[in-house]
Amino acid sequence: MSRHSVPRQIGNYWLEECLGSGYSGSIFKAVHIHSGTRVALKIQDVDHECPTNRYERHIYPHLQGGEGMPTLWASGVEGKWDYLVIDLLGTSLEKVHKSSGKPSMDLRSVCAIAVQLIGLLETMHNRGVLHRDIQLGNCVLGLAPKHTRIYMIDFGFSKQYIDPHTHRHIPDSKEKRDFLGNYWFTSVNVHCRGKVPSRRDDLEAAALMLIHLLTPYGLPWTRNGVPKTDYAHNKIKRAKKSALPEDLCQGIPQEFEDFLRYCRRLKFYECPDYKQWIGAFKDLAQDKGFGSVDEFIWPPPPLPTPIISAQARIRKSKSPGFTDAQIEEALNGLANLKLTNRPILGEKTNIQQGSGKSDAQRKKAKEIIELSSDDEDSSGQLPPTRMGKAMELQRFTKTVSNATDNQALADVVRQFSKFHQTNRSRTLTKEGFAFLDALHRQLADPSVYVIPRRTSRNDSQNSQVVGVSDKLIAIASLRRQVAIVADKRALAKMVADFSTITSRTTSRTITKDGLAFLDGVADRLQALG
Ligand SMILES: Nc1ncnc2c1ncn2[C@@H]1O[C@H](COP(=O)(O)OP(=O)(O)OP(=O)(O)O)[C@@H](O)[C@H]1O
Repeated sequence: MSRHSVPRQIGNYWLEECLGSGYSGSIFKAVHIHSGTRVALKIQDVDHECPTNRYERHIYPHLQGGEGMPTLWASGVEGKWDYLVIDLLGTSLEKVHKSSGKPSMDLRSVCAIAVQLIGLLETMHNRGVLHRDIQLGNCVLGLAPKHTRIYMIDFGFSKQYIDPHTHRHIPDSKEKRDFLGNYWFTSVNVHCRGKVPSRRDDLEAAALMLIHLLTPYGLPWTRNGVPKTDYAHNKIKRAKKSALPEDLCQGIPQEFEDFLRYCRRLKFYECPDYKQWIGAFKDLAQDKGFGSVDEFIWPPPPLPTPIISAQARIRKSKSPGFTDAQIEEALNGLANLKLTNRPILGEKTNIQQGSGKSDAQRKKAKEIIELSSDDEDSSGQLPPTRMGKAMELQRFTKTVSNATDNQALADVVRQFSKFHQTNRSRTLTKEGFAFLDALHRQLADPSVYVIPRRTSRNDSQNSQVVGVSDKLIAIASLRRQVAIVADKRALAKMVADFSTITSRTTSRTITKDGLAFLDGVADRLQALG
């Protein structure tokens, strides 16, 4: 579509420069002739073989007001032009990535994209809409002051997956369909197996897009450009289908491989756990020292200096939000925990009392304790943002250790579960594992030595790492079984299993089933009286 074939005015808008063109139309910057408001105007020939504007105008109303969803200001047909008027936005992630000139994008930026993109899909899916064409060109930044916000555009392939009449999910089908989406990121099921797209496929496309950004020169099948022949297209499909998550994700953080696996194991009708993955990528960013990744900041800000002196750390921890009294209370809490005479799981004195552990096992237990560093920097100080969480969890641990009846234990387990439900991060931290250890000790025989289940991130990279899907299955099974356990010993074992499984996944997030399991423990304790 050449600029000259397009009229100067459409509806109440003057057209200015062209912002971008796709297969089916073009987008222009435009100005409202009366108000002077600047917008983006998407036009398409009414007779175009792929009349995406016609579909898009029915999708926009479902998305209005959602965070990261552009506003549709006007739409219509004028002469041979079908047009949509939407918010004027900034540059696309595709252009951002290309303009950096680097073979891959930095991890902080990709974590920020992950957090916002999964949130955008949650918003769309909650409103009954699938995007079905997730790609870098369809994610654009807002204009200042919204320039750190990612917006979703191009709903030409979108579809309502909840039938507006029956309010039911669209049906699956065995019949093979023509592929719809894009060559690079459309899921294996939709692209290579001709399956009906559902929520899982939008999420898998997002996962592939994130992995692409982190991979030097991108995913292997994107490197020869858009296929021009069927042969070249089939080659892409074969490469995509045969690529295992572990091969695609070599050299990048485990979370991305886990996320891709998770997407691929979702069932056609299944609702993804968006919050869990948003939490996992936020936690990854925290662990790497990037701080908050709620905003996409481009160009990437310089990374914080990793080593901060102990004194500077203390000054930092006195930042607004934590008074001297609160810090003192946290330190006292720690001291009190150590003062107790009762044998504590994993305490070194406990080992000698007859655990029968070998020197090597003792050394290992010591390493585990020393390597556990969810929240600490090299100076051993808690960052201020985690201080509140740590203090609260230490308070729960103290309550568990002092509890004298099942009712009191049930109450504190419920509080622990509620706390994680409402906390920004559902990651089980070192203090969280300490709580589970204390609970286990109360439920089982206190004289039995058990290695603490908290492990460091490095430790979790070993062969015992549990994949996210295996974790989900195991925790779901615990959740079901907890309702029928007969005694406290059996409950103790389940708490230990829960702790072990969680510690062996890289994200260590408490899932919805995990929270339900904890509530189940509380219910059983109450029932056991
Ligand atoms: N609201 C907007 N504000 C600013 N730029 C935009 C806006 N919408 C789209 N663009 C730019 O135009 C490009 C094409 O937009 P869009 O994907 O909606 O068009 P399309 O014709 O459906 O493209 P395709 O056929 O490639 O899917 C985008 O990548 C983006 O760079």
